[in-house]
Amino acid sequence: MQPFHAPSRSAYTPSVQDDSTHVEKESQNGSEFASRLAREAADGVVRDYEEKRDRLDKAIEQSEYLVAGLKNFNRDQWPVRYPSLKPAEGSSSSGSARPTHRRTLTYADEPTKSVDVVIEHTPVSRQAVRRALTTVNSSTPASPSFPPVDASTNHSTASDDFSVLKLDLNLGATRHAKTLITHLEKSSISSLLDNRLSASLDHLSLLRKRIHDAQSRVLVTGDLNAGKSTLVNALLRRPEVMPTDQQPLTTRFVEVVSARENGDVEEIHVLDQGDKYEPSDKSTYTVQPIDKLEAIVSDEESDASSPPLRVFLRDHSEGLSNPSILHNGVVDISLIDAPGLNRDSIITTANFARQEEIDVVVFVVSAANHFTLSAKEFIWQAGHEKAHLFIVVNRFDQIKDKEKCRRIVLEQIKQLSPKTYEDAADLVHFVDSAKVALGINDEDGDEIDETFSYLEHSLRSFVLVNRAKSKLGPAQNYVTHLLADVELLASANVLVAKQEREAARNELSRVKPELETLNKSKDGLEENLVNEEERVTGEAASRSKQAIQRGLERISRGEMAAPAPHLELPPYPGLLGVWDYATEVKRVMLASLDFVVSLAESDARKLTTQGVDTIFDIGDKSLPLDVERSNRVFNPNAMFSTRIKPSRRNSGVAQVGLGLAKQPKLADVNLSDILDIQHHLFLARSTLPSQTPQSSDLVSFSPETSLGMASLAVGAFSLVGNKSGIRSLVENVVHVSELASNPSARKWIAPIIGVMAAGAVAYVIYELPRSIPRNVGRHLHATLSVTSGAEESDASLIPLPEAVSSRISGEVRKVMRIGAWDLRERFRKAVETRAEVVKSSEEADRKAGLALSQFEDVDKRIGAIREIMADLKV
Ligand SMILES: Nc1nc2c(ncn2[C@@H]2O[C@H](COP(=O)(O)OP(=O)(O)OP(=O)(O)O)[C@@H](O)[C@H]2O)c(=O)[nH]1
Repeated sequence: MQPFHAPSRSAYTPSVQDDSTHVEKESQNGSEFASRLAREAADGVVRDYEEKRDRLDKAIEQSEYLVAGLKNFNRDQWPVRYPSLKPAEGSSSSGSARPTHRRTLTYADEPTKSVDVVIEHTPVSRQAVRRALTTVNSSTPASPSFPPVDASTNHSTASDDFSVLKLDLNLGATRHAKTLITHLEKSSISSLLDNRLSASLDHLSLLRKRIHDAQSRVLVTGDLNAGKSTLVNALLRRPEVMPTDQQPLTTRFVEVVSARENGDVEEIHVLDQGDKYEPSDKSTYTVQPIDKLEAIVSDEESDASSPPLRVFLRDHSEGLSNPSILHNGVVDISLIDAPGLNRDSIITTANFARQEEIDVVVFVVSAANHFTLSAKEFIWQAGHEKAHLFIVVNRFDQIKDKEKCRRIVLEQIKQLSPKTYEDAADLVHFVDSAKVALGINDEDGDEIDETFSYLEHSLRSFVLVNRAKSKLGPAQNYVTHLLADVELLASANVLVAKQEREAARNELSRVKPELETLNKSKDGLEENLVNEEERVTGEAASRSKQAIQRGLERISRGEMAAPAPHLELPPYPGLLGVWDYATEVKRVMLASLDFVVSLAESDARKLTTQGVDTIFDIGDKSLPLDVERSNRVFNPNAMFSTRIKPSRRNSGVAQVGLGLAKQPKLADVNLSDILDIQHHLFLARSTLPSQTPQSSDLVSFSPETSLGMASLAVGAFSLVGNKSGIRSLVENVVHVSELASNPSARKWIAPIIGVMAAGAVAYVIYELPRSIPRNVGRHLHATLSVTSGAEESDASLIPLPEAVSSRISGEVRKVMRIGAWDLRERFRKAVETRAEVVKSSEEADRKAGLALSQFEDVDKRIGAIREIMADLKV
């Protein structure tokens, strides 16, 4: 078809021949056969329409399920990523005229990360093109060898973009919105998408309503002052209805409807709220007389966002050979006069908002101005839904070079709306509406200008006969674009899901074995740590106990517990200083014992150091390489350094065996430290043969008897020589006492005994420097073998070796436990982190799998919907 040819009555489509006008004409000729044929043909058109409508209805219903499913999935399971495709570098450079299939894919929430993909455009029906993305792998040849895009399938990069699900569908702010979006988070993008999907669902439900709606709504829109109101008047055959002026006038939408819908009463309904209008409910609108229309539409207070007006008009064209388009007798048509587009951006937006309820867009353009920027924007956007527009180039009478004007305007239409251009002969009209509108009431008013008459005929055909195209077409177009968008979303998200699944699985194959190994080695580690703690603590306990015991034994022999630097037994000061001597001996002995304790502590430090090193070794072997090792440095000198004051809780255990020399109770000297009579008697008696069972009772023995005195001396003697010597001496004494009963011996025994006693005393005095340390040591040994020597506390009842060993081993255990605790914590954290990684990776794997099957399902559903719409030649 030529883009433009001289007007002819063949009208918009061949099926127009079957329309009511034709039927009417044939009936008038009285040809019943022709009439029947025409009726059958009309029925065919209706059947065809209904069949297509039902298929489309099903496709819309399925699309609603598809979008709702995607919306829920996006909200509950997987934040759907929003892709953006750009020509890959080098694939569509300025040098190369045609772009290749290679693109750079980025996601709105992560604009800096990109991946090279190949986009496949496969035509699946007359309108629909399947878009599928695959990632470029290393084996993919370089871009220049990619097949160039077939221009006939319109594979420009524009087709890579979203149309109905575009998140930045904000006219005039496109670029700004894009930069804004790049700064949004994944969740924000997903919620923007959620809004878009909700809007799409609303739109789909409106589309469904519309395809079942018997009324066809025609929106007359275009630039300011282009002559929209004049055209509406001309079409209505009512020059006075819509106010016209040289200056911008119409401020709000005016829908002109047949008065038959209002009980044949002409009036205006001023709607309170556009979406709440209910003709039977008078509270939703205010009634105004028709002659108030000019005042209302030109009211400066109102604007395009004000609720629309509904104007009910009676048919004034009865009897005219060209009846008004409103009264065609088949389908109810309403005309909507819109405010000029380029008044402000609100109007453009408002015009778009009305898109979903209108069936046909009549775009009025002033022949003098051609298409302005706002007109281009509108047509471009409207094209997403309405591939065909009805374009009226008005004020053509004022153009001198009409051919040039036609050429320029058609060229612009070719760019803006290719489908309209294809049918330009029927869809693009160059007219003078004013002449028609003004000439209505003239004498020959029913004789409409032929060009305008052709416009009307085409418009009527476009609306009525091509109802499928005007009513179903936008719905089909919308669904087609929606499917393409959902497909692009799904395709891009499949790539994301695959990537995420791969990443999750890689992570799992790395971390899961690590976790298993850690879990397996957990018991072994625990055992090693406990064993090491027990070993070191036990060894420290037994070694310290032995050391103290050895020290005490030495002390009991009158020696120092251990040779200690700067410590030695004092020199004997003489008989008069025995008391001080005993005190000093005791102090030195206790200090040497303190020294032994400190040696035991040092030994425990060494043992602990080895133990801590072993724990570090165990840690090194059992912790994974990436786990940070303990940065604790063990300082053995810090052990035993805090001398905690005894509290009720530790009952002095912490201080056991410390500072023995400073314990007044221990340091005090008493007489028995100097002369241990009881000890010597005990020794003496233990050497005598037992007289009676009680003879060993030290308490009942009285030292005041003479025998007792003798025994004292013998006891003193017994301090020297060996046991057999003592025994013979004692036997001698017994022998002497036996002599006493002999009268001949009695006269010389007394002096002998006197000499012996004096000798014994002299001997005892002589032996004091050696016997005092022994006495002191023996007493200390005896005391510290049953008590720890600590201040009054529970611990004081424990023998010193046990008490010291328990204190030292307690401290060692504490240190070992800290080291083991640190390792256990690191181990636990290592297990925990890995378990978390495993859990989150498994979850990511599950979600990615879910996403993959969801998007696979989306793909299948898209295929099924396309199948329903296949060959739906609307
Ligand atoms: N010569 C000539 N004048 C026209 C034609 N169409 C409209 N006019 C005049 O242009 C002026 C504006 O026409 P309107 O119909 O008010 O234009 P509009 O597009 O409805 O204006 P707004 O609603 O304000 O945007 C009026 O004075 C009309 O008489 C035409 O085809 N030829």
